[in-house]
Amino acid sequence: MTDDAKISLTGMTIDRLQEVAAECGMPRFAARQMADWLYVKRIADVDDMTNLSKKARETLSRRYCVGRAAPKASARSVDGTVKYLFDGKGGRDVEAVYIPDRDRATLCVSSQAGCRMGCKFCMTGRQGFHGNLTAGDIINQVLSIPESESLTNIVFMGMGEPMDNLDAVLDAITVLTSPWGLAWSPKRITVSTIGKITELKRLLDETKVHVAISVHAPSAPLRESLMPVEKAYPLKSVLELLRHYDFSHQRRLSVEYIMWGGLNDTLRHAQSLARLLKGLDCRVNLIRFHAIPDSDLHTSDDSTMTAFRDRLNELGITATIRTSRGEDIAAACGMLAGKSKNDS
Ligand SMILES: C[S@@+](CC[C@H](N)C(=O)[O-])C[C@H]1O[C@@H](n2cnc3c(N)ncnc32)[C@H](O)[C@@H]1O
Ligand code: SF4
Repeated sequence: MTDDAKISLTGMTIDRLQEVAAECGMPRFAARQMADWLYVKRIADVDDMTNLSKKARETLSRRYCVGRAAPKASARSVDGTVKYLFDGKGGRDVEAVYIPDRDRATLCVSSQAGCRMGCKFCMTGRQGFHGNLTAGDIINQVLSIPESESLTNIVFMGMGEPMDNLDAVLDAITVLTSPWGLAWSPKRITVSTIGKITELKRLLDETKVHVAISVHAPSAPLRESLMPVEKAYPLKSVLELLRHYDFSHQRRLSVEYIMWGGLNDTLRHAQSLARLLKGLDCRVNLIRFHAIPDSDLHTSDDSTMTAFRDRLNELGITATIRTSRGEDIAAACGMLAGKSKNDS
């Protein structure tokens, strides 16, 4: 069996590794040993798991492989941001973006090849849905970039809607935060979502990661014209759910708000947004729109964004303008398109 036909061990939780150990006739503690080789020592081949017997390694490698894959291409921005291209699903590649910033080094990971949410302003949405990444595909993005060991934060803000592939995202978070895995604090991880409600509730109940909600418009009709998902998952219901959780201590809630000239950037919009968020412990990130081809939308100018931010702050809502990174290599939020294997 070639490695391509084998099942990848990377991305497996300890429960799954225990099943594999049992299937291969290994003792239960071998699961911990495998996790250590995969996530701490970060080996590339089953044969490198030298504290497993030779026979166990042979049995294991009949059906399983480590499943790590280096990025197939990269592009570096003038601002130090690096975009990495990985094999995705359905013949589409996916991208992960490394963003160094003073004492932080953030990796923005993808959870799907493409996206089926169809937001009008997003390059990933425009390409449609091509497949879900596995937990292994997500963890591979973290482990296989050259800067892996220096990462301080992970944001699920790359391609795809994490709540539309929740099982894989939850497994990836388990691997990232468990003592047998990468042992990261959940405070170093942020998941961004448009807010599919049932899945969002599960994320909130089953993890302690930070959450970012893509709001982008203070009224339902305007949001629906930009994000078709508003019809199925109205922002009002999403915010209602969020009000049941505590974001005043360890866990943070951010509101993402892209600013478009003449569309959602007046002081009246700022007031409506403040009203909508009243009583919710959150901070608002104001994001410049990163232009995509053949779109009439354009970003707000700097003075409008500053005035909008100041009004929100006056109204008691903490707001900041997010610095755009990697725009020159199409690596900024919403610009990720991957590439079809047929593209040149
Ligand atoms: C690409 S999405 C991935 C995570 C999730 N699907 C979501 O929408 O929250 C990450 C963030 O980028 C934003 N975004 C999408 N297209 C953008 C664009 N053209 N310019 C700026 N931000 C954009 C999204 O609204 C979201 O807040
Ligand atoms: S903004 Fe997020 S949910 Fe909307 S199409 Fe892009 S990736 Fe999907």
